[in-house]
Amino acid sequence: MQSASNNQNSSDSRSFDDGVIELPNQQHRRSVLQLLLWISAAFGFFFTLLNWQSNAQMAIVEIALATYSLVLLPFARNDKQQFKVSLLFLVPLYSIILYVLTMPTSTETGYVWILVIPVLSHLLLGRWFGLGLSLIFMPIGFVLFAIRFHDNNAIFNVVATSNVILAGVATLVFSHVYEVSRTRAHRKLLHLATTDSLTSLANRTRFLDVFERERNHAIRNNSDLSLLLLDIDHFKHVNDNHGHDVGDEVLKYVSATICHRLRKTDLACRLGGEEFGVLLPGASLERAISIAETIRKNIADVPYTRGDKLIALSVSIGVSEYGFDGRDLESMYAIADNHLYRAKSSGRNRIRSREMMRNGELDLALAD
Ligand SMILES: Nc1nc2c(ncn2[C@@H]2O[C@H](COP(=O)(O)OP(=O)(O)OP(=O)(O)O)[C@@H](O)[C@H]2O)c(=O)[nH]1
Repeated sequence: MQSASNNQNSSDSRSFDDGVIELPNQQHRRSVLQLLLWISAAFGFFFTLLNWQSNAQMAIVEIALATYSLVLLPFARNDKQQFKVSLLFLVPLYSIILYVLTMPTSTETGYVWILVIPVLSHLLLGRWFGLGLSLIFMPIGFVLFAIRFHDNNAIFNVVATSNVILAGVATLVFSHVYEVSRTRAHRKLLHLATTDSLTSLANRTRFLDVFERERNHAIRNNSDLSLLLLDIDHFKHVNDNHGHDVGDEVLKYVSATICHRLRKTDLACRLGGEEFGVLLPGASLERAISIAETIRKNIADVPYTRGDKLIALSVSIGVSEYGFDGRDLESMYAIADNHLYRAKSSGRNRIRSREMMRNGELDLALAD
């Protein structure tokens, strides 16, 4: 027999693959990348015109950068390629900035472009890769600046050099700190928006997102996908007899017990009140029924305990399978809900599915 208290917190530590959480972050960076490519193309063509007469070498570099930015633009629309395209954009851009600094016609104002390196790197590559790329290109920029102007006392003196280095370090530190706090705040916000605050399970919004992703995966790989719909039996009595606070604790306990048996790729969600959904990627109907039976048995076998108080619990479960029972969440939910209703009306503490109806309304609970 499992200990009830052992299970109480396990739902908190469970984490589903964060692909869904990461997506908005990638979308944000993709938008920044697209904007930068447009700006780079526009500025490139503008400076080409400006330098055409006076500095043909510079004009060629600028028109090449502008054209290259336009070539990258279609690839930047793909979220999955965002990191690769960012690197393909930033490395040549920084190399050009450094090359321009070494030109005999360059002035000390060209240095300000080195300050752009940490900002762009962090915006497009995130905190660690952004920091890494900045730490490669910024020191090279400082060295080239020193080589270029070392014999010019008006520019290369202690005050001016300290300003150059301090401004560079400050921009690097602020870009990094900003990106770290932005990423943390973004993750926290997404977590709050996609998690049920009482049970720490996924909420309905996240469930919909993950279902779409798993459905696409099932179609691509011709794999199974099943859905469990669980509802605590006579939960109103728990609230009425023991109070709403105990009711909340029972909800947490049931959540933890549901998660106890699941794999990392399965997703449990609180759909509302005392109703839960469990998405089982890769699970056939047979396997889903077996998982549902384990959950049902665990909850029925181990009453919720609080001090000397014992509260016997049970759940009814409806099961549906992708393909046979529908090809979208709405249909799968409707079928599972129908089975759940039948499980309730035929006595509760049992599982219902298409398979069981075919086998003459076999009832797993009765087989106990
Ligand atoms: N403690 C607590 N109770 C909740 C919460 N959300 C919904 N409930 C209660 O859950 C109960 C659901 O009651 P019913 O829909 O009648 O269902 P039931 O008593 O479980 O009966 P069956 O589902 O028919 O077995 C209601 O009393 C709600 O107030 C919550 O977040 N916390």
